[in-house]
Amino acid sequence: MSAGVVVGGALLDGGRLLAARRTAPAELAGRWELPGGKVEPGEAVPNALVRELREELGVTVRPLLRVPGEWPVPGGRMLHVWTASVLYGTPHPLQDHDTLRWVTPDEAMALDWLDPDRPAVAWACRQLRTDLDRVQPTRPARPAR
Ligand SMILES: Nc1nc2c([nH]c(=O)n2[C@H]2C[C@H](O)[C@@H](COP(=O)(O)OP(=O)(O)OP(=O)(O)O)O2)c(=O)[nH]1
Repeated sequence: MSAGVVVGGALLDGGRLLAARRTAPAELAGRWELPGGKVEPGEAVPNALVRELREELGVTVRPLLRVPGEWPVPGGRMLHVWTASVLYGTPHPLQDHDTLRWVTPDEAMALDWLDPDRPAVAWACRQLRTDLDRVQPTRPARPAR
């Protein structure tokens, strides 16, 4: 079911997450969120994410994985979050945001996120840390004498 859903995109690239600072409404302005928006009736959630990020950031994204869980947002809708990667373009704050920032997991955890986003951001940061661990070069074994 996608009625009553707001989708947020956890865009991941090179060990970083894209954070977007909202400009409206006044009570949310200045706080950080995952870019996205309301899913239209009958629309699949990943398709809504692709549409919203094209409008808001000017990029084409590939949705990857749904972050487990859903969280209530103002207005009675539920926030769903998908990780995604940028297929085409460079994100710009075209609509709804005054700035974008690619952040490391540590930087992400220090931002003032909208409350419903916090569990999904923490999940995405754990994914990023795990991926980083996987690509860390292992120390070469000391050659035997
Ligand atoms: N886009 C987005 N909205 C979020 C997040 N977290 C959160 O609580 N919200 C809330 C803020 C709003 O109350 C609501 C989504 O509204 P929106 O203004 O982003 O939706 P939209 O782009 O479709 O906007 P509109 O058509 O109503 O102008 O969900 C998030 O990470 N991303």
